[in-house]
Amino acid sequence: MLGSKLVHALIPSVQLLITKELVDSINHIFQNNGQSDVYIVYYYLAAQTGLLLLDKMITTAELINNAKMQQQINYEVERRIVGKTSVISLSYFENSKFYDHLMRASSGQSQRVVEMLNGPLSMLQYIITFTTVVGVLTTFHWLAGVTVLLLAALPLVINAYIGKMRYSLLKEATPLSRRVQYYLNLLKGRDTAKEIRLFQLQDHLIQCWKQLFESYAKKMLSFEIKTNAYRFGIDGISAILISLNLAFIIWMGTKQKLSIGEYMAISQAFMMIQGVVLSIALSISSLYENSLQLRDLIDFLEYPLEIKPEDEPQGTEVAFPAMSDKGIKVDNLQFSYEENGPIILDQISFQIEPGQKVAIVGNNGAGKSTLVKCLLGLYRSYKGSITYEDVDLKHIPAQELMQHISAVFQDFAKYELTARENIGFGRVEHLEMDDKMIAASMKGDSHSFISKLPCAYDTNLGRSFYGGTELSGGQWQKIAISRAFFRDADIIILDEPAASLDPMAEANLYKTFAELSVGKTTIMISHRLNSCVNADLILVMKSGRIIEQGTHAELMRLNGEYADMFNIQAEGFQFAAVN
Ligand SMILES: Nc1ncnc2c1ncn2[C@@H]1O[C@H](COP(=O)(O)OP(=O)(O)OP(=O)(O)O)[C@@H](O)[C@H]1O
Repeated sequence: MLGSKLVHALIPSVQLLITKELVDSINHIFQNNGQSDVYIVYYYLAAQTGLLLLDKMITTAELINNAKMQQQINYEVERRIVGKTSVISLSYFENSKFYDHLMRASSGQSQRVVEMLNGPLSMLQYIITFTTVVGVLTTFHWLAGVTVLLLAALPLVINAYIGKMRYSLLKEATPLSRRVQYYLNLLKGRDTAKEIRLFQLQDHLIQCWKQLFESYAKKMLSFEIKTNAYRFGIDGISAILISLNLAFIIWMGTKQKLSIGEYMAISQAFMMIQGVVLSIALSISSLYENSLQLRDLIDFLEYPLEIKPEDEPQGTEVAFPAMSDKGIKVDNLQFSYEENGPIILDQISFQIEPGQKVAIVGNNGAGKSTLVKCLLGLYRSYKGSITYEDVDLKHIPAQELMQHISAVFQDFAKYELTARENIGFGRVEHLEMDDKMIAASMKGDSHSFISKLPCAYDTNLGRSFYGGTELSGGQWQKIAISRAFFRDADIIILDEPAASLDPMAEANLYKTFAELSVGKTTIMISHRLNSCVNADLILVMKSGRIIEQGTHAELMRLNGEYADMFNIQAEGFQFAAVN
């Protein structure tokens, strides 16, 4: 690499010397009416062609090498970014600045790394070319050398300044460009296509996108105008300097102080040097700009995995304990999604004994899902304590905890991959175990429809890719429940598992769930209170607090909020049955 750069660097100055000799020898032949040795002209011509070919060969090899390097770096950069985003605390995803940073860290970084790696070598190449060309020029006339130095200085300074400006602009414009992209995704997305048509949102969204796009484009355009005006200024000054110099050199020629070959070589050198200076200037500005932007990538990769509040106890990591005696204990839990943000959970205390079936009920926004996410250790910046068999959750590493807990979230993931992968992701190391897979799908009530799909468990689900089969909302939910069963964990959490299920499937789910979860601790969030009557413990939540807890019978006797909610739902059924 270094060798090829050095050879590449020397080619222009050798070309100049050859040009001079070639032109002078042609001139000599003309002046002697063809009486001189012609072969020398062919010799120089061949040398010049050879140099040109060598130049192209090196350029081609460098381009291929760069493409290869870029692929490898692209892979490495993306691997590191997704390696980070997939393990980093969920709390980061609540923060829009995190997304801005993620976008800056991801976009075009592999290209930058390649440029940063190539940059110093390319710079060395340009500097050698520049120095040798100036050296050759000075041997023709000192003034030519001085002009070239002047030609170089200005663009270098201006381009470094432009690099800095571009970085500041990109940083400032990232939130805006993300918003522009967001509207585009809404307008192009499959998930939003139905509603956009239903509510006739096209014009409104296009208008919003247009406004943001225009304001973004305006910012970018004003930057381009400014930078191109600077560049135009530099080019103008360079052109004037070159013309003055050429005029001077012509004048020297008339005084017989320069040969025609030297004149040609100097003219060629000016053109050449403009290119070299521009390359040096661009290298400096891109090295500077890239170093600033790569800082974003480095900072991103250095994010700590958890956002730890100062009062969080530091301690050694502990393995997940066997759930035999104390179970799960929550003591005076308080939680906000954002620092100094609204308190979402407050004064939450309860205990779940091993093997108990727990139901969490309450109105929308009461904090049920948030409580479950805290129990899962997905958010750890809470106050108070959560312990598993007296072991503080904050001391149990996330991966260790997840090995023992299975969950179906309200907004469960729909992987547009095969049915096997959708279920097998519950415990990916058992992905190929057909017996386990079928057993889990039977428990989740998905086996009957999966076995009728075109390629059964190997059918691609969803419509994003060719050959995929779309499922109904309830079928997707059954797949998610099967995934949870496939995990075969000690603790199972279901967040509104029956939301998309038909009444038969719902009744079936509760029955199967009760049978299959014997000996396991289960926590189920539900708005359908008839599904909670057999729970060992019902937690009733309101505005982030637990306002009642006990069994169905105890809560009915209490005649409080739970009893009211239950009676209203029961009345609804009776009313419907009578009418
Ligand atoms: N990621 C989040 N960032 C900030 N606030 C959130 C986030 N998720 C939920 N909240 C807020 O926390 C509160 C409780 O939400 P949560 O989803 O826990 O309620 P829920 O009882 O499960 O409601 P539902 O019955 O509607 O599912 C709500 O006010 C909601 O706005």
